[in-house]
Amino acid sequence: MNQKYIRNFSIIAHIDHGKSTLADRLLEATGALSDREKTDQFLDKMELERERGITIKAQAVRLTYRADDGHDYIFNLIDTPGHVDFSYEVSRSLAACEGATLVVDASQGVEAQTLANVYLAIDEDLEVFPVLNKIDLPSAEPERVCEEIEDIIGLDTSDAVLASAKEGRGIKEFLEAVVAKIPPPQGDPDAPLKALIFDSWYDSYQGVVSLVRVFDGTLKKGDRIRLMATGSNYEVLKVGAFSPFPVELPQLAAGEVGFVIAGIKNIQDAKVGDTITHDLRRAETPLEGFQEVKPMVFSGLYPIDNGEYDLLRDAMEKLRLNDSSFSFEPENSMALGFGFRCGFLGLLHMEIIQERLEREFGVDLITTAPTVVYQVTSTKGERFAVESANKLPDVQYIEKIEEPFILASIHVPNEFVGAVLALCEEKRGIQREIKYLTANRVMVIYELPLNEIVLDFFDRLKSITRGYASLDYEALDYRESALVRLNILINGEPVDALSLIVHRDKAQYRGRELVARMKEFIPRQQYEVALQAAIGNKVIARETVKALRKDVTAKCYGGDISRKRKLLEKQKEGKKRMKQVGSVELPQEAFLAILKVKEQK
Ligand SMILES: Nc1nc2c(ncn2[C@@H]2O[C@H](COP(=O)(O)OP(=O)(O)OP(=O)(O)O)[C@@H](O)[C@H]2O)c(=O)[nH]1
Repeated sequence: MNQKYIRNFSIIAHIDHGKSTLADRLLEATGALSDREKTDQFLDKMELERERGITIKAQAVRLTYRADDGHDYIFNLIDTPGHVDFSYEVSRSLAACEGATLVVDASQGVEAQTLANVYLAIDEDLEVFPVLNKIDLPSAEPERVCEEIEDIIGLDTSDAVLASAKEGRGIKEFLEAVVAKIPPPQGDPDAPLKALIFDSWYDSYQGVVSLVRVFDGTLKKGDRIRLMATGSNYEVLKVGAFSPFPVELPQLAAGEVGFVIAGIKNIQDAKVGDTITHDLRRAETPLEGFQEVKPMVFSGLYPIDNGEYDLLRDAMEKLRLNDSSFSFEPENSMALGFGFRCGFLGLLHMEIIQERLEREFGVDLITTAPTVVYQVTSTKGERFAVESANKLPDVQYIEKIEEPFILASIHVPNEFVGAVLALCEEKRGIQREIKYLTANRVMVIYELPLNEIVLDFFDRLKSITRGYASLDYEALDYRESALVRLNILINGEPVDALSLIVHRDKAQYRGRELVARMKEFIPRQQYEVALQAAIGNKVIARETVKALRKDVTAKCYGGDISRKRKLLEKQKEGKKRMKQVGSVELPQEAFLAILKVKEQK
């Protein structure tokens, strides 16, 4: 394949601006999909993805397009996930491309979430060109939106493509713009092999399937390959491309994008960002940008019904096959029984896994408040990691506790800078830099404790900037902090699954607010329930859930049988996310109440 006729690109768009519709049109226009297959949005497979509007797995589709110049071009359209938790995966997918198109809804304009990915693309030196979609809408304002794109991002919009994915307008112009604006790949097909893995998943028939972009060299069936980060060796069983259904190809040469199957059993061995080379003729250095992804956020997942423990474990094993950034190990809690301590990339990743466990595998769960990994040094001088508040030793055995810090880059329009600074300060941030990028665009850089980010930083940032801020972060280091364990007691008994690690200066306030919040979530019981927050043995806050005055349900029983059944069914529904802890039934909300605690003003 002559590289001159290859274009590797990705579509960057805010949720709902029409990326999937547009991608479908491209598939149609290039004859990749038959009428029967058109019915479903092909690029957006998982039901969950559609509902949440998030593309979780990057995918690559190969299209053939006969351009106006009479040549047949191969387009590799690479799909990227769109959330800060997955920014490493996004950066690797973008690294596989020479260009990207930024799709903006002409009736909405540039939106925050899009920006993080556009900046990633610009950082990867991609050629980015704008497409205004939904120009069929009466409320479309292409001129205003073009101005916005120029002001905020600094992209030239003089020949932006105007499209309506819905009506199929502008598709031809889009395809021609890809040919004209996105540079062809370069690379030497005879040099030692360097192929970038930008996505991997587990297929029960084929084992691990990896999507790769070949930068140098040529990859063929039967080749003995070496994964440079792990040092493992495999024989290539198949190479091919999705167009959009899988097609086997004789080879993938420099500049091409496709899949590799090499009998890899474990996706840990085909990490995103790793470089594939030949075992005998090795590349000297791997491609840049590989990172070991580590879970940043941990939380306990417990089945509501203890009988579902095995079901939950099996479900988690299945999910882990396909998601190397999700980890779990058994844990048990006095309050919740047997469950698992799970590690996630971030809060969104956590929510996605929870939802999949409940929806696809039918396990009802209780989730405990998310926490980060602390490094604790004991008075005996041992240093160890703690990712759960109830594993924190008692104060007298602790020499020091260190917590992870991140470097956060927040892009925000001018008018919100004050509010963002105030938020970062409140979250114990240390200001690094404020950069004025364009007339209306500012980048605020802060060092922040990750522990403050996992609680509610992102939601707060969105609400104070009306959704206009974008957040991107990377891990920095560990720093000593004055951290304490906040225990929650119910009727005098500490409930391990509710304890938290918080900063000493915030402990008082958080304790008070937390029990006040929990009180709202705990239904009244037959007797009084005391909720207390304590640091060590010192109680710092107390609330009481009053007893029910009389048994209001009693009179319903014994009556008409269908009414009784209905009532029982209702109860069952209501109970779904409740867990008996000692003598009290706690709803899921009580375990996550900390996420709802308002900040001290
Ligand atoms: N009027 C109009 N509606 C459009 C157009 N393109 C897409 N839509 C509609 O906009 C909505 C979102 O489109 P999608 O293609 O699902 O958007 P997306 O960006 O892929 O969204 P996610 O998959 O959720 O990230 C759908 O209801 C589409 O029918 C267009 O050109 N004009």
